[in-house]
Amino acid sequence: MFGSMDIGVDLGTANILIYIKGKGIVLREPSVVAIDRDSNRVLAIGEEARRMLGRTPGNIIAIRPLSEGVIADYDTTESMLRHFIQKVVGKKFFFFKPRIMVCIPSGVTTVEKRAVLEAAMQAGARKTYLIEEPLAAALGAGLEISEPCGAMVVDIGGGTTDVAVLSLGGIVVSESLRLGGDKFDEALVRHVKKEYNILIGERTAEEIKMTIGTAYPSERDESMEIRGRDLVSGLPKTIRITSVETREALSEPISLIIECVKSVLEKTPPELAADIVDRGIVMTGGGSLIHGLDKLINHETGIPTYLAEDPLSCVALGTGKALEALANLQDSLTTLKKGSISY
Ligand SMILES: Nc1ncnc2c1ncn2[C@@H]1O[C@H](COP(=O)(O)OP(=O)(O)OP(=O)(O)O)[C@@H](O)[C@H]1O
Repeated sequence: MFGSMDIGVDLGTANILIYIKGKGIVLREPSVVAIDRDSNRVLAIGEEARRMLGRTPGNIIAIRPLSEGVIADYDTTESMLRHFIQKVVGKKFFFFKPRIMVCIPSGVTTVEKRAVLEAAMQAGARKTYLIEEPLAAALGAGLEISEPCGAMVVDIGGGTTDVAVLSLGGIVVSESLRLGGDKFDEALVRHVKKEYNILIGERTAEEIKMTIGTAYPSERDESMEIRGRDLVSGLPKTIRITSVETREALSEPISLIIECVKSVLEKTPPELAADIVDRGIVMTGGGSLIHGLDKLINHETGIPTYLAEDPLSCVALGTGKALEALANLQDSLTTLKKGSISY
């Protein structure tokens, strides 16, 4: 139809990405909103609000409306979603209402799903669909999932981890943890506090993780200087932290992810398990970028493990691919209930 527009949204705990059919990923911003507590007014959304995290005066709060994969603050989630959709669609939006495919964190309840659907409709969607995170991640990673052949995806986001085996376009076995890259940061904050009596902020912890962090023994041997507040003197202090320390600090959340992968493999029907041994495990999501995790999963399971080409973009690209599949399957999809997608 003339002027019709298809939009895919990865509504993530850490980041929100928007994909427009024919243009690719057009928006990539942190899922953070800054609010004036006195007037309840939204002051900033996205990157600008992220810079305020941990640095706001008393009356301003910078929040992540989706935390640990659930919608912690519905109104703010809705404002954020509407703001970004309108930002990418611009004025055309008033004339051509888009179809929107939203990927939501897997821990979201039915009530929250409805809330997201309504938020997208409020934002001006003509029709809204929800897609499950492992399915979008697998599509975006380019995995062939429409064949009767098993594929395994491990998607580690900011707040959630999804491990799933897919075949014939659907999820055969899956498990989800309310744990992701953010828990790695928290583990690093705890480690520095316990070992050095120094308090560091979550942005410093994230920097440590990305710069020198590792999940695999003796794979990385680097160090970096970090600053925090000495809990004894109350004064700022600089210390040096090493990769070896990060591995120890991260061992708890990482081992929970490994257990989850093993548990899904145990529940996988044998024929599909054999396919996975041949095709390997594919990792998506920003959390999977932690150094050495692919090697560790390979070591623990004996199955070759790969990082997808652009792990941070897989889910958003997957929503786009799902929209393209919608176009091809228009007739059969008219029978689908609004707000659901199945293959
Ligand atoms: N190079 C890197 N090394 C380690 N971690 C990284 C790297 N880059 C990003 N991350 C982490 O990836 C996480 C964000 O990933 P992503 O954007 O895929 O999450 P999300 O989709 O918003 O979350 P969810 O899937 O839980 O809703 C953050 O915890 C971030 O710190």
